[in-house]
Amino acid sequence: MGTTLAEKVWNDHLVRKGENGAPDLIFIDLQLMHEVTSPQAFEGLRLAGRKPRHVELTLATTDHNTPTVDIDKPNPDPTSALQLSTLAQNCKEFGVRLHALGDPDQGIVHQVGPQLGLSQPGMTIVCGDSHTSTHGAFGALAFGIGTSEVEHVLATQTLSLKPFKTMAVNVDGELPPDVTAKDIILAIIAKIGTGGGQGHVIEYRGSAIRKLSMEARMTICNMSIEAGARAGMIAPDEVTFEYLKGRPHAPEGEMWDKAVEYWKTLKSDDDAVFDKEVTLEAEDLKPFVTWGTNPGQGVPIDSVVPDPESFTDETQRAAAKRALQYMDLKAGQPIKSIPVDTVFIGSCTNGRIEDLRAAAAVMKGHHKADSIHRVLVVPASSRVRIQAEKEGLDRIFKDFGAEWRNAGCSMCLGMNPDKLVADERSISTSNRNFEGRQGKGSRTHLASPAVAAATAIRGTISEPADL
Ligand SMILES: CC(C)[C@H](C(=O)O)[C@@H](O)C(=O)O
Ligand code: SF4
Repeated sequence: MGTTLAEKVWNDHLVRKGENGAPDLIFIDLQLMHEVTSPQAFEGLRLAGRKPRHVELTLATTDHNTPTVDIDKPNPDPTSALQLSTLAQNCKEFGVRLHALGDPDQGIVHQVGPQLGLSQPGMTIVCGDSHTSTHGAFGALAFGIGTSEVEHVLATQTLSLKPFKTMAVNVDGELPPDVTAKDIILAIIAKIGTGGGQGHVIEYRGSAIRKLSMEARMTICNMSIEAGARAGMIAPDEVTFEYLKGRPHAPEGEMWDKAVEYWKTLKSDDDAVFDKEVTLEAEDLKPFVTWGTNPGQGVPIDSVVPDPESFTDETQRAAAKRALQYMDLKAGQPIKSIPVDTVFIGSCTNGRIEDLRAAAAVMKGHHKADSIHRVLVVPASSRVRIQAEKEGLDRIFKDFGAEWRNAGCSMCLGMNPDKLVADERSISTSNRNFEGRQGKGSRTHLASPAVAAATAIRGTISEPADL
């Protein structure tokens, strides 16, 4: 029996195989850090009098608590200011490379790794952040870890873990126009549920996946965690190599050729068996929007808010009832009749240059609807911001009536000043629509950048075809 991609990467990193059901010890090639989940890890190291084992395999950036306006002024929020200064002090003390606010390489950690060429095929990558699965788009085994594990990796560059189960999600065929990576992943989660991938590494396969750009692949792998999976992966191919070539940390010359030779071996064998397998036909997909309070509560944009009674599963029925109440929606209401207040385009799911281009292409020549309170466009990193400005996208956003911000997690979660007020409704290109995620009492509809932009024009949930 052959091995899957995830198993190959795991086996290549085995320091010690666990015997009699004991966990394996695996080597970690790259640890990424941000201000939220690192303080106790550094503190633990300090208390134990230890130093990072491989500081050169560690990189920190600031993203969650960073403001996206007035970044040259003192941070008005004392909690955020403390988080950011603590990271800076810790990085200085332990010699960790940090890209802090104001640095052109600052940005959301899951954008910074790939754009620097640090996230590479076949690597093991960790971060104290659930969306570390993003880096799996490169064929890396990348997953979120807890703070005590962050400390363990800092101290030893290894992790003690039981192997993950494997799951294949096949998406075959041609995507209809205006259907994007975000719609694919929302459709997958709606199909398998928020627990569908639990304990598994999902490998996304099939002709529709192979046709996606690296940025789109990152969007898909990013949300693996919303299906409960430990990680998401896509086998590296020419698209991956093309993205990496010439990036600051990509191998060069002979090393590049050697690396590509190895990377080409990173795919599941034809006779590999996955613990679970699911298939979707790309032709059947539509732009997807969530109506509820978890990322699995999504439907095609041209359908209606489902009736909780239509769920046969008791837990799902109860969850849907509660979600409709929280979201202030009625069963049977057309999705396209829902008016929104705020539009958020950004996050580690959809804040990359291709996402901003997609939003700008829809917005160009239009203005936001009067009923829309605000449209926030937040690049995932400072480099993305610089690139967007080079292409004149910032002008399009400003002419549209949107706010063009600095890089960070922003309105993806309420850890910085970019928040919704209670009962405010957003359409958001981020990845979580939990109760209160974008601020206390906030209501979130997840969608693609194109759908978010079309909604900003019409004021009600819309797709580009409606314009
Ligand atoms: C703050 C951090 C630990 C958290 C995560 O793990 O994902 C955040 O990034 C999120 O998206 O909710
Ligand atoms: S953008 Fe959102 S999902 Fe991504 S790391 Fe930041 S808070 Fe988490």
